[in-house]
Amino acid sequence: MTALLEAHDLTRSFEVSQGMFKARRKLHAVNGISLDIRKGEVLGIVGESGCGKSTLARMLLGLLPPTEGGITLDGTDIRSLGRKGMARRVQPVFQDPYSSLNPRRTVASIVALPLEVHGIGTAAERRKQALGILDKVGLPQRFADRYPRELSGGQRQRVAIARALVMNPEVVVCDEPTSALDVSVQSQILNLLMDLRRDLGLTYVFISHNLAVVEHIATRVAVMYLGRVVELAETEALFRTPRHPYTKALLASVLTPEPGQGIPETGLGLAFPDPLNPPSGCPFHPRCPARISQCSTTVPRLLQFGRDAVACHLHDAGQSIPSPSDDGATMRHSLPLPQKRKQSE
Ligand SMILES: Nc1ncnc2c1ncn2[C@@H]1O[C@H](COP(=O)(O)OP(=O)(O)OP(=O)(O)O)[C@@H](O)[C@H]1O
Repeated sequence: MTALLEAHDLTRSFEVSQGMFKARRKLHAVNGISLDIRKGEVLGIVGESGCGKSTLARMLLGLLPPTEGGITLDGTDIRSLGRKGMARRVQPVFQDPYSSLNPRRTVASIVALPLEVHGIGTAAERRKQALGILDKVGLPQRFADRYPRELSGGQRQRVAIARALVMNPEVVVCDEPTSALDVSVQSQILNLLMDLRRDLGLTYVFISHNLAVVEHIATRVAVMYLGRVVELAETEALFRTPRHPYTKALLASVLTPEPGQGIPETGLGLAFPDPLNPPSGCPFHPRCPARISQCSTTVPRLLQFGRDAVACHLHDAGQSIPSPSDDGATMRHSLPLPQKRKQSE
């Protein structure tokens, strides 16, 4: 099967100023990522805050040009599709439904707006289409003429999902789509996303801090560390037999008690490296419990195992990677997962 969305050696750097009298420095937010996402897949992207997940998402959406490398959609370079062409086929759902919905527009007109922008149909046809998709996301007709302020957080996220789907996109890039919602509502939105994927044949890129959510929804997972993918595997295999020491640390991590956040406390300390002064060699080596001498000098290659991949010298050298210690309780599944299927919130 060929890839629907493919990133080739994708890099994005930013010029960052460190103070009035200091020279601007280059920060590599995403550093040489190659990925392929097949039709119908849900590619989960996980990693600590600042590892480059959102920057990657914005590039996959065509909203941020890469500094190096490129992206193809069905084999076509997305630069040749332009913003509008991309928007028809790849749509975002962001974290915060509060700030992303225009407070002065009604629900139906928010959802119909992409059609209006693309000059599709008459006003009546656009409204009809908007009502149809609103119904699909669990917002019946009585919601159509309400304003965002009259809706709950979950209902607003349903509107944002309807707006993303009204153009019949092939790929939806979800960047922390449930993180701003109450825990009970998160499950409903995840169930909705999974139902829509099945019914509409969608492909998702699903970014989340929350490992339990990613384990539940993703078919494959990419683990990012300081702008790079350090491991890529089928979800079940990744959670059962993680290969990279960083993945192991993430999976053994304890989620923060903050409801809905699910941000992992990795047990590796807070020393996520400064992206302006990345460590030499493997970027993870200063925190790695299994490091060997070459880790501090050489960046590990991303070794492919079929469609899986891992970037670690221990694998390079054919050695097995020791498991992280089991000190402390593991609470990976401490958040309620989508099981109950309620429509209301
Ligand atoms: N416009 C920008 N200018 C300068 N630096 C940026 C910019 N956007 C992102 N960065 C930096 O790039 C790195 C990756 O940021 P990004 O937001 O992609 O990470 P993330 O994994 O999505 O984090 P979070 O989970 O906190 O949203 C960070 O060090 C961030 O400060």
